[in-house]
Amino acid sequence: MAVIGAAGRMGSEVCRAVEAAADLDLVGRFDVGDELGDLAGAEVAVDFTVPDATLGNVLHAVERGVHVVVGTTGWSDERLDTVRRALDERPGTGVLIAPNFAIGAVLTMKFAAEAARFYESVEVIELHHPDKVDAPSGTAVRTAELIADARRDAGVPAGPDATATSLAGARGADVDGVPVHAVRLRGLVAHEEVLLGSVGETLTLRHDSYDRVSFMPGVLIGVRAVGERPGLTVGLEHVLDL
Ligand SMILES: NC(=O)C1=CN([C@@H]2O[C@H](COP(=O)(O)OP(=O)(O)OC[C@H]3O[C@@H](n4cnc5c(N)ncnc54)[C@H](O)[C@@H]3O)[C@@H](O)[C@H]2O)C=CC1
Ligand SMILES: O=C(O)C1=N[C@H](C(=O)O)C[C@H](O)C1
Repeated sequence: MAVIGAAGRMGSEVCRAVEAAADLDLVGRFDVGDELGDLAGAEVAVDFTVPDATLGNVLHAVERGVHVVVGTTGWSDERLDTVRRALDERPGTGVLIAPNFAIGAVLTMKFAAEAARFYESVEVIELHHPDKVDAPSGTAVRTAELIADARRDAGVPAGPDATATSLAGARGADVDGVPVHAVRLRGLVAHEEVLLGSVGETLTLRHDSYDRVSFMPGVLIGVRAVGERPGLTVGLEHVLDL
């Protein structure tokens, strides 16, 4: 196993988790400025870096037949297609990209998509530490996309909203028709709320990661599974058979 972004908040936690796992060997730690080379001979690389670097790192690994587990956010359809094309040239290689490896966050996305068609209104609030460089979070974007897909499939119209005047940003970002609000606050780690409402009732789904160890069981599940899943998998839910 090799970790790219090994000096970062997530990368260092992944190094600790791999070192504590009896069935995994940490053979390489890479961070900004390091030559990836043959990734120290690793069979699997884990990438927790930055949106601008992750595609290049994934392509570097795939071209060498190294499986990759990616937690870095900022993936567009176009970038995912670039990975698919690279994998076509390396049919035995697997890449798993997941916006969130915390089991509860994966379940929250699933539950939100289940509930979305039953409510008139739905909005997403994500809350993170203030050192996070992207907003809204990859998890919130994915949650909103899954909600929007479910509502489209069920023919649910856009949520009611009489706002006629507002300050820029007051109603959040529009992700596929779902308002997404981002909070940055010292003391937080990674949190998400999905608010669903109809006349006379609301349903709130909330997930809290209080510590980055919360992502490690999911990362290790991904590391152990990725070699058996050639091609591109987007979302840990597929590995968990959800
Ligand atoms: N999927 C998930 O479960 C989670 C995803 N994330 C995402 O993971 C990413 C990293 O988050 P953090 O660890 O908090 O950030 P961080 O800023 O603490 O760590 C990023 C690390 O990547 C390094 N880096 C930057 N460019 C690089 C390059 N070209 N090659 C190698 N290393 C490079 C930096 O020097 C730094 O050490 C973010 O996109 C974040 O949103 C964070 C937590 C959970
Ligand atoms: O940067 C973070 O911290 C996190 N990033 C991911 C995201 O953008 O969804 C996952 C989690 O929310 C923590």
